[in-house]
Amino acid sequence: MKKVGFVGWRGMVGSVLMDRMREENDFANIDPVFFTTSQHGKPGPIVSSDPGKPVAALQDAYSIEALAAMDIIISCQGGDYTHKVIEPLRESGWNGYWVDAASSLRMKNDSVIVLDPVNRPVIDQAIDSGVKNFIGGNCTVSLMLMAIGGLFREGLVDWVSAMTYQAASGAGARNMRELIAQMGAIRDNVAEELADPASAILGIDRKTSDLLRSSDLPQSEFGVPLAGSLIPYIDRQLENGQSREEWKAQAETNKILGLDGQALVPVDGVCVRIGAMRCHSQALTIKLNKDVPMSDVESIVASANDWVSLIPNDREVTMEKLTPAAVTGSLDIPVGRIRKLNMGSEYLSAFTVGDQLLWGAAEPLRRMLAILL
Ligand SMILES: NC(=O)C1=CN([C@@H]2O[C@H](COP(=O)(O)OP(=O)(O)OC[C@H]3O[C@@H](n4cnc5c(N)ncnc54)[C@H](OP(=O)(O)O)[C@@H]3O)[C@@H](O)[C@H]2O)C=CC1
Ligand SMILES: N[C@@H](CC(=O)OP(=O)(O)O)C(=O)O
Repeated sequence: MKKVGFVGWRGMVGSVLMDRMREENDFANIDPVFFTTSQHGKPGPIVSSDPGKPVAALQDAYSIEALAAMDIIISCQGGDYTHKVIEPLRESGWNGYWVDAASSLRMKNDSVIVLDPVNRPVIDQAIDSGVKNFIGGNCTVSLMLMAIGGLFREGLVDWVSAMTYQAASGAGARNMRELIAQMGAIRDNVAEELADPASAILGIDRKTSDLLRSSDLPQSEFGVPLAGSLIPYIDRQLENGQSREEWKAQAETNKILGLDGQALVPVDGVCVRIGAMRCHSQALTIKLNKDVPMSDVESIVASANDWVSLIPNDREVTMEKLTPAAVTGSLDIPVGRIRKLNMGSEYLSAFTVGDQLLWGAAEPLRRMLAILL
């Protein structure tokens, strides 16, 4: 059995990966070794109900020697960790597979971004040609491609504009807690008025606005209110006016699709953080290169993979099925609000929602491991 090292397994993305691997009984096919940057020597996690599968104590995630004993390493520990260990590990002569959730190696020439329902041929070709670094994509990009990958596969896309509504989880576990703390503080601030149906709504609004603008609202993680507001900037500022999250859309989409070196498909938009917990949503404007009948568009989108589903452009069904509340915790990728826009018969709208910790982070890594075994 292959020795598979896990780093970052107890973090948020790592925990989702562990849950999925337990659910699919993936640990039965590997010899897992668990690493940590802070808890070495402590007992490893329970990986299955099978008592015959003991897990050794946690190993030091900075020990190049211990890492080099692995056939495959999966890291959900973050970019700083990757930067620290990957070079010394490769320089030590280690020739194993490195599978990573962090963005650090994504755009390197010797790495492939993995999203196998969309780019399995790119992955297979990379394995055949000796590539050893397989990196999960940015959550927004992966979710967009899971949703409309069929249109790309058919070569129908001239360009895409993605306007995003990204959940707090993308910023980390502490940010998710802060979002709930902000919601609670906002509610508590007007509890008395809410209990009195006769109280004036403008009074409630004023007290709420005052709190949002005051330092009493917990905001050490986001720096500003998210609950009752939104943040139209994600990740670092770049000199060209894009945020780094916006920059990733085109760079990663084209790399995932293996279009580097060919005419790039432009992908751009505005990335916005909203008060959802762990589902990213995106409003897409898609410019097709020809007028495709709606029935064909719908069947191309719906048949692209086993997880995408078409939501009819109907108010009731949309409200029920095309929301973060409906999708959270599942692998479903619903796509709805599909219609031709007033701009012309080649312009499509679509709205999609996906769990950014599952298809956006952990699931592509879990599936990459299965491909490598
Ligand atoms: N959040 C996201 O949406 C996405 C994140 N990623 C990538 O994954 C990386 C990890 O992200 P994320 O999972 O959010 O990071 P977390 O902050 O949840 O976990 C990272 C590490 O922190 C350490 N840690 C310290 N205290 C605790 C604690 N109380 N509970 C759990 N872990 C603790 C653990 O390492 P140790 O055991 O060594 O102490 C853990 O592996 C990111 O840096 C990013 O590169 C990729 C896609 C999406
Ligand atoms: N930037 C994403 C989360 C993330 O970790 O992205 P990346 O894996 O590209 O660094 C968000 O904030 O929603």
